[in-house]
Amino acid sequence: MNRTELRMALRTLSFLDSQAHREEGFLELAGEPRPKLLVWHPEAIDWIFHSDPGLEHPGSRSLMPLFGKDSLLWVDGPRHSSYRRLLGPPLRGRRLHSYRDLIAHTVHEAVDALRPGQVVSIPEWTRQVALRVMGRLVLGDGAEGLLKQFADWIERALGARGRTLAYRFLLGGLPRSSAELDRQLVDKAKANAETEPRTLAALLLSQEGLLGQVDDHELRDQIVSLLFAGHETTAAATAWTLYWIDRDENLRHDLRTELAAVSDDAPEPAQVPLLQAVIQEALRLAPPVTVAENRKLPEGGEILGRSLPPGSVVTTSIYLAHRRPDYFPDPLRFDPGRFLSRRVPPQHYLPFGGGSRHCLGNQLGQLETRMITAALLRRREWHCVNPEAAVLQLRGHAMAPATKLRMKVTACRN
Ligand code: HEM
Repeated sequence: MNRTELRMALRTLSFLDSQAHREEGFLELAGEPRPKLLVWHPEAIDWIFHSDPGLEHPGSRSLMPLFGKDSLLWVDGPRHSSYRRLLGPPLRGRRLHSYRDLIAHTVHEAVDALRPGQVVSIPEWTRQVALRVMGRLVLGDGAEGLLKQFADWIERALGARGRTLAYRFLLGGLPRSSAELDRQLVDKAKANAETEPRTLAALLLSQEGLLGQVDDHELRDQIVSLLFAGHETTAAATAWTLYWIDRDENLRHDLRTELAAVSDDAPEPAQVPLLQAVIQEALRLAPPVTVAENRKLPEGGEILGRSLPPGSVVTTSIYLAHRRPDYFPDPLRFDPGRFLSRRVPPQHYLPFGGGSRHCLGNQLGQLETRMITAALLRRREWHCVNPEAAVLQLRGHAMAPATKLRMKVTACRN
């Protein structure tokens, strides 16, 4: 690891901020013989997403011990396509609707449990709700104890930046889950394989002619990957959305007016354009995943006039792409108006990545954020007790508000 990579690993956000002014929109993290580039120029991003089917997707060295070598986050080739064909359809459009009652039930339970006077950590609360939703979708009912163990393990690995770095650089890597937790996750998935609506793990077990045999190790890797990718991200997006709504009394009022015209627990984006724009802007300013997966160029290529030899690796910085002042003037200002009456092209705005690895849960994640935010706005009054704690905190490649950011529930609404 060279000096630049080390700075990037140890002081990630301040290092990235120090690069934001570079108009060329890329940075060389490692040179010959295997160049490694961090890119955020829209042309480069466009090239990567269009070339994606021919690129390779090497796994993250730091996250591999957590999610396993067979995780769908980095498996490539026909196996990857099969995973996407199997898991993609239930996570979008009409089939996603079959999960709406389940999500609504979980969200209402969590919101109803918030009592006036109670103070909670916003990111911890949203993580608990999003994990409960993902737990039900992936494993089915009755997995609360397992989800608690899962959350404790992830917290140990990623909850404190200093500890995460110590694991990575001094202790040989992030801590693996215990064999006992792995076994229980797989057993729970099998025990709930026949329940309705069908769990995502049941789909993996059913094979549906796509995957062939999925052994217990591979099943464990997908369960853990889906639980993590599906809850940590959505929780961060929701926490920031709640924070920004708290900052602006007029916005809160306008959102309540918008919601009053809609009876649905799970509003579609077109029914609540302002809420959707607030979520999009929250995802722009604090993308829950700061970098897209690595892309390796098996045959080399040319990016931004630079010729790259075979084996070069490019990583897209979503964080820096979202802060380009030429496309997002005054980029650090929160302004949902940026998304109100225009579509922002994917090479400028990519909270869910793109190309052939585009996030499988992008519709689900946004639906959940809309549902949690709508339920809170309708049923509770709250305010943030320490807005100064709203700083970005890295949890692996994920990014959330600092855990100490708290809200106080002040009243119930009818
Ligand atoms: C606001 C919420 C979310 C954000 C911001 C987000 C962001 C991302 C990003 C940036 C990627 C990498 C894409 C790339 O490399 O081009 C990704 C991949 C992925 N996400 Fe999400 N995600 C969210 C929610 C979810 C949810 C709810 C699920 C649950 C199913 C999920 C499952 C996945 C999976 C399985 C992949 C890997 C796709 C592949 O490699 O083919 N995500 N996500």
